Amino acid sequence: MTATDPSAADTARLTAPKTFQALYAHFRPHRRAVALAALLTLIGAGSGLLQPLATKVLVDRLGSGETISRILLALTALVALGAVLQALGAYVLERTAESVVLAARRTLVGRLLRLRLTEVERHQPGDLMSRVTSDTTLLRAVTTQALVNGATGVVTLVAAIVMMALMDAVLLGVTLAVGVLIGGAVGLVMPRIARATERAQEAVGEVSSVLERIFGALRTVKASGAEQRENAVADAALQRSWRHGVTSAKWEAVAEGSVGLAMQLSFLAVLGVGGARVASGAIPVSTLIAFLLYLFYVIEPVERLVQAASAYQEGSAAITRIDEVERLETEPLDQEHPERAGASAAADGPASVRFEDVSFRYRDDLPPVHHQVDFEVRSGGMTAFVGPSGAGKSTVFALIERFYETAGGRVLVDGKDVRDWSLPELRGAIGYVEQDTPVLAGTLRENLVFAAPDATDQDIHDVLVRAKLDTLVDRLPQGLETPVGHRGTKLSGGERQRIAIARALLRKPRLLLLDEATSQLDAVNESAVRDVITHAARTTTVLVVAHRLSTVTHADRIVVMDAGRVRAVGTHTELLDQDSLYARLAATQFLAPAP
Ligand SMILES: Nc1ncnc2c1ncn2[C@@H]1O[C@H](COP(=O)(O)OP(=O)(O)OP(=O)(O)O)[C@@H](O)[C@H]1O
Repeated sequence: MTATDPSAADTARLTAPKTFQALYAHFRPHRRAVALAALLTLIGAGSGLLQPLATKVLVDRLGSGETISRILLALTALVALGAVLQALGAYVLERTAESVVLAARRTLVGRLLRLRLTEVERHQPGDLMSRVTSDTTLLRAVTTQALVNGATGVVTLVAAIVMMALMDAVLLGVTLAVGVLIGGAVGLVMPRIARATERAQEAVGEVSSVLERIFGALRTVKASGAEQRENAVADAALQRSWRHGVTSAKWEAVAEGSVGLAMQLSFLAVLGVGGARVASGAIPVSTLIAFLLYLFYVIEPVERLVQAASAYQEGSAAITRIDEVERLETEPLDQEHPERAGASAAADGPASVRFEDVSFRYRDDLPPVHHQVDFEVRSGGMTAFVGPSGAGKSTVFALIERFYETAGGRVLVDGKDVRDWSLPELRGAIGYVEQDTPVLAGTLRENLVFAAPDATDQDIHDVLVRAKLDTLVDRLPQGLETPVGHRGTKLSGGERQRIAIARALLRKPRLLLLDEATSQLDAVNESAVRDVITHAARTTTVLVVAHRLSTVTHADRIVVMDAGRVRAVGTHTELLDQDSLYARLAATQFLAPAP
């Protein structure tokens, strides 16, 4: 598997309008909830404004000796109402923020599960995971709090500017000039926040990749004494994340500090120009005082606007990384090809397979793995694929499952191009045992029924007996309900292999693909599994990739592959006579005299 640095890999930064559109797409479904939250917050704050008024009435009544219990009650109710509304607003906003993150994560998880293998192999799975878990959290602020801050900030600011304009247009001009000057500087700083945040998130992705690599091969890491070195790699990424986080904090501080500076400068400028205008009699001193009060009133909304802009920058960094995942190529859904859905549901019995001049390469920058591969497997019986390592045998299976697209030629199952099958139908007809026979974390039962969730206890029992796993189940403390550990680490290699075979058989496949299915079994178990396969071959088409010819000498036909080409097809006896490579392989495995 190759993996490249995802940050460098494929996508350029989004343009500003695209960033906005992408962020808006996440916000759009929640716009009503955000509006409600903003309204509740505003009413809550507005009720606060009534309190001084109510207090004034209270004091007046006190003075005139009237009873105050009712007004006191009303004042308490007002205070309580204001607090409740503001709390409600905050709750709705936070809840919406969680919903935005939930929706983004759901979409991403759905996409990750449907990614084409080529895309997964071009990225680090750990980094892809961190986009789901970490980057999405940055959407919280920008789609909710920042929007409310931004909207309320703009409204208050506009109102204050209107009031200032009514006071004195010249002083407003002075204020705006200072504001535009400092605002321009803040505008220059903003993209730096986005860049620093993006780099910090990339570094977090690297940490996930390192952890994923370590836990994917923990025994090898420990046996190689590589803990310290891996720790150092993770540590370097962690520090990078810290550094970029600090850089982002620095620019945010500069932006927020600039607001204070702008206010002070505006204050001085207004004081200077205003003082001169008062002296010349252009405006009365009361106008200057009122103007200065508005200037202070404006500080808070401007601060909120700057915070909103910073959150927007952080969100745009996250959206760039999220959008990268959203643009990776996924496998087609049946809804996209309604004509395919159910097209092959009626088919039954063993499937046939045909490769017609198939050419294939894993990536454009890699050499071809298949050159005009051509063979036919009629339905039923057992067909073995043999040949030197790297000949392209496992790739045959990958193309039958349509994990990858061919560059030329056609792969036909039941006479139909795999591209014309619906993917669930195609894969539903196939039982597949991978080369390294993965067992997933969970119980033994969960592993067995993974490919056939509807299997009955009787089905499970039958398949366990056939795969010689019944004694293992009896031995395990909780039987079928025993957890097998991460990647099945609590099982032996042979047990894992037989579980994988049992899982594939439980699917009652029309086509069974076994990649090196017997490589980890001892002689007794190997012959038992051979019996299972022979038994299966009576009702199913069985394709086996084998290194040890002993396991496939009895196959109905053997396809000999070399360097991405089919060299010969025949039975063991025919090939011993007709194919020098096969004869050599048989000789090295003591199955025939040296040619
Ligand atoms: N996912 C992949 N990405 C890129 N190259 C790959 C990938 N999988 C296999 N290859 C390359 O394709 C070639 C054929 O691989 P394949 O696994 O089909 O060989 P094989 O005949 O099954 O070998 P073996 O007997 O060792 O399992 C090899 O050179 C291998 O390096």
